[in-house]
Amino acid sequence: MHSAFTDWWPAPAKLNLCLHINGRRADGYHELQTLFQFIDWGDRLRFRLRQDGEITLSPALPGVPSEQNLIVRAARALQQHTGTGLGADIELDKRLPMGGGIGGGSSDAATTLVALNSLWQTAVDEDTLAELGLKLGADVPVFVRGRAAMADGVGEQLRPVEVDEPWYLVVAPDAEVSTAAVFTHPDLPRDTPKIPGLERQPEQWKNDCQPLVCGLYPQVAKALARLLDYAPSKMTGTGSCVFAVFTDENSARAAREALPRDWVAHVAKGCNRSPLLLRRDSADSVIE
Ligand SMILES: C[C@](O)(CO)[C@H](O)COP(=O)(O)OP(=O)(O)OC[C@H]1O[C@@H](n2ccc(N)nc2=O)[C@H](O)[C@@H]1O
Ligand SMILES: Nc1ncnc2c1ncn2[C@@H]1O[C@H](COP(=O)(O)OP(=O)(O)OP(=O)(O)O)[C@@H](O)[C@H]1O
Repeated sequence: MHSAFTDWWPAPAKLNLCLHINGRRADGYHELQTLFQFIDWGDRLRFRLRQDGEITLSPALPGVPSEQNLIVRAARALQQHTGTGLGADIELDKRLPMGGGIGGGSSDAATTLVALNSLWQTAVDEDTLAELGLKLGADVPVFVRGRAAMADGVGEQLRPVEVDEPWYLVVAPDAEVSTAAVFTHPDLPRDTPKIPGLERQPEQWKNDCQPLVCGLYPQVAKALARLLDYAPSKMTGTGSCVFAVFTDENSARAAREALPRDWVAHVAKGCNRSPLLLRRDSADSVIE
């Protein structure tokens, strides 16, 4: 006899509202300043308790063996850390384009950590969940914590911030950009000075990877040029997704309508608190 699935847990995308590269360390990693904000567009996951310790995932993602899927790796990391004998069947409703710099895989991993910590009643605190997440990917901790944040250092120092929550039109060009290739490229500028209080100076926000990626991937340059016809626009992370910023939903939707029908484009609201955080806090308040 199986127990029932939980309700769906959200795994929202993120945008890097800016990505400043301040230098390169001896180990090759880059000093950066980047501002993360969530959007209310994402994947969804639900979970069913298993007593036998097995972890299953369905459906599988094309080209990603389950054992390499960040969802399964996150579940195993939590099992290992807590020593629990429990397992789970996990269902994934994948909506986010993969490899576009909006963090779908990292967000799925974070949602898995937070949801299973609740389902298994393992009571791991947020700092420890974020540490477990960091081993799975650089962007997992910000999703675990669920607050818009300015990242410093090589991205590991997070400071929660409150910034405007505008509407975005996010476009996913047909290009997969390798983060490692961008960061090792000789033409990447690496000399932007650190700006104290950068989160309060939106006029300074830029993405240092954008000119390089636009030069290497004409599809990204084309999508960005088109969005700039409608609103201030930028690339997120190391690409390939680009986003335009609107003060109201209607203008964002009108711009979407004006784009070619076959473009992958989505209107979403910026959120300083992620939908995962809201879901977690409502789960915590249920007395079982
Ligand atoms: C820069 C961001 O895109 C901002 O969202 C992310 O932090 C990158 O996240 P990610 O793809 O999960 O990054 P990782 O898997 O840790 O690193 C991928 C590659 O990016 C480069 N990398 C990443 C972060 C950093 N501060 N300096 C780097 O040079 C390294 O070459 C590394 O091999
Ligand atoms: N659950 C998952 N969802 C998406 N990709 C996954 C998942 N698990 C593993 N991966 C692998 O991770 C790669 C990057 O996926 P993801 O969608 O997170 O990229 P991204 O949006 O560019 O992330 P980032 O902004 O962190 O660079 C995929 O190409 C895939 O091989």
